[in-house]
Amino acid sequence: MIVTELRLPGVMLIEPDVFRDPRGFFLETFQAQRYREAAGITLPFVQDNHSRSPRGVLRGLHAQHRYPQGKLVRVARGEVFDVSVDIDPASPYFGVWTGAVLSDDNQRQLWIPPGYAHGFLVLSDVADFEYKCTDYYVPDDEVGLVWDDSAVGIDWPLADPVLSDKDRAWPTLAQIKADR
Ligand SMILES: Cc1cn([C@H]2C[C@H](O)[C@@H](COP(=O)(O)OP(=O)(O)O[C@H]3O[C@@H](C)C(=O)[C@@H](O)[C@H]3O)O2)c(=O)[nH]c1=O
Repeated sequence: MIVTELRLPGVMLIEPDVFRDPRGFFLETFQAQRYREAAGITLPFVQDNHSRSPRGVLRGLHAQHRYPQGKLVRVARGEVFDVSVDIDPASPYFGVWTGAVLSDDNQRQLWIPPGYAHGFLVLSDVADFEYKCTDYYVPDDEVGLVWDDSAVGIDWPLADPVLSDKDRAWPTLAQIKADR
């Protein structure tokens, strides 16, 4: 397993060992001891999620404020561009983003520590997106950042993604800073 820290502290790109043979492939998508030692994931997971989306859907950018969730994310089918952003006005990394392409071909995962905003854009016909979370979903606690804030400048590979009404309405970085 290869683990690389991306430019946001604690955001880890994880490339698990994939065992391929004439039947297909096998990999361990989580193993507590190894992921603790290699990727620094010490918090227990309490919720697993699975979403399916067609090409061009962008989900995000989401976080929870009082109950931040660490997320171990992967793509079971298809391909996505996955992004994390620091939305803490008190952080020296406020407004910094990082991203990676995750797919069922490369079998990469991302560990996104609690606190960062997270989202992804579907690059394949369909994407099955699976992730483990270190805290429960608390809808009233949800906060977000609008996907196309020019002050953040995320290099999304698509200009006109399909968004939910909720995701169209998230604040910009400047609004987040003013509201805190
Ligand atoms: C996230 C979530 C949603 N839901 C419900 C609420 C709603 O009716 C429906 C769809 O919710 P959303 O539109 O928020 O789903 P979605 O946009 O897929 O939300 C997810 O986006 C990615 C980027 C993340 O990082 C996740 O943490 C989560 O916020 O599913 C749950 O029951 N539990 C959950 O944990």
